This record gives sequence, structure tokens and C-alpha cells, in this order.
Amino acid sequence: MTTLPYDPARLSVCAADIIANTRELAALGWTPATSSNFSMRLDDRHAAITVSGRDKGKLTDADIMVVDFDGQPVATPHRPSAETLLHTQLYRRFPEVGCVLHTHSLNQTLASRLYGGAGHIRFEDYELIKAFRGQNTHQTSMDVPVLPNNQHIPTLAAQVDVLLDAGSIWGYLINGHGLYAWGADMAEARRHLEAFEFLLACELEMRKLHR
Ligand SMILES: CSC[C@@H](O)[C@@H](O)C(=O)COP(=O)(O)O
Ligand SMILES: [Zn+2]
Repeated sequence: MTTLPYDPARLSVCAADIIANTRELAALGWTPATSSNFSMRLDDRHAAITVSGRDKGKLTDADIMVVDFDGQPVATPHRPSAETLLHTQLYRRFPEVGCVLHTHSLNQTLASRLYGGAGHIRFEDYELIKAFRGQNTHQTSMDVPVLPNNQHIPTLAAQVDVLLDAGSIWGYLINGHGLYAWGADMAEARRHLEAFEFLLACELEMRKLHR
């Protein structure tokens, strides 16, 4: 009998959490056409992550695999998400990060295109800013970075590292692509993801209203 380098019971719990949440996010239309990827920390060297190319609205246990923090598959023949390094860099850097969620909603994609030139989108004086960990007033502003898209994920990851060096953030947009958000656990990452989505929708509506 081979011993796995991670706790299979923890993998089962994380897989169930990822599957349930991903199904809800897919039902909202935030994961079109097999896009998006999701992960949870298993321990200080491993994460559970979605297998590449799967329909994120119909995931089963067979669609969740394990990678190490170099992004390499562990004890599985499956291919991990093409964007695995964008997940593992967060687990590697921040021991407190327990979950990373990446979606491609219409609002996220549109906002990334409209604000890609500026390089960020600013949320100011919204009550929902308090949904982010560490924020306790609406009387503040928060800049969400927008990175240029890149099919070479190590290059993208290096750009994200520069952002992470510059200050505390809970997510970023990639131009024409989507949003990455994270948190201590699934509940916090989901809260952050939903707050980003709502605030991006507000900014897009404000533009339509010419405010
Ligand atoms: C199907 S287009 C979207 C992909 O290129 C990618 O951006 C994505 O989010 C999903 O890739 P995946 O490899 O399934 O994790
Ligand atoms: Zn993507």
C-alpha cells in the first residue's frame, strides 16, 4: 500500500466544498464554457484544484486533483488547471490563504476591458467594501488591479508577485479574462468574490448612467 503525501480525508472535504460552491457559481453564469478554476489548501505543501478543461457546473470528485506548490500533479495522471501557478503562488506566499477562486463572469470580463488601460478600478464609498477582511468603514477607497492577459502563466504569476509585494489585496482582474479572489477559507473567498462582482456591477451601471 502506498502512502499519500497528503491527507485523503482532508481532500474529500475540500473536494465536496469546491464542487458545491462551483456548482452555485456556474448556475450564476460565472463559469461559461469550461472557464474558471478553483482550489483549496490541503496543508503547507499541497492544494486541491480543479482538473483542466472540465465543465465547472458539473464537477464530481474525479474532477478535483492534488498539486504541490510548484504546480506539479501529485499521485494523479490528471492535468491540473492551466492557471495552477496563479493559485499555488498565493498558498506559497501566504500561509493564511486557504482558498482561491477564479471566475469569468460578464461583469468581471467587461470591467477588465474597460479599466485595463488604467491598470486598476477604484471602489469608493461603498458599504460593501466592508465585506473584505480588514475593512470596517465605507469611507475608504480600494483599487482592484487589472493585469494584461498572457497565455504564459509564469509571466502572469511574476506580474502578480509584483502586485502582492506592493500591498494587501484580495483579488485582481486580468484584462479580457476574469477575476481572481481569495481568502482564509471557502466562505471568506466566496464573500470576497461576491463583493468584487457586486461592486464591479455597480461601477459598470454607473458608467451606463454617465455618473
Ligand atoms: C475555456 S477558456 C478559459 C481557460 O483558458 C482558462 O482561463 C480558465 O479559466 C480555465 O482553464 P482550466 O485549465 O480549465 O482551469
Ligand atoms: Zn481563466
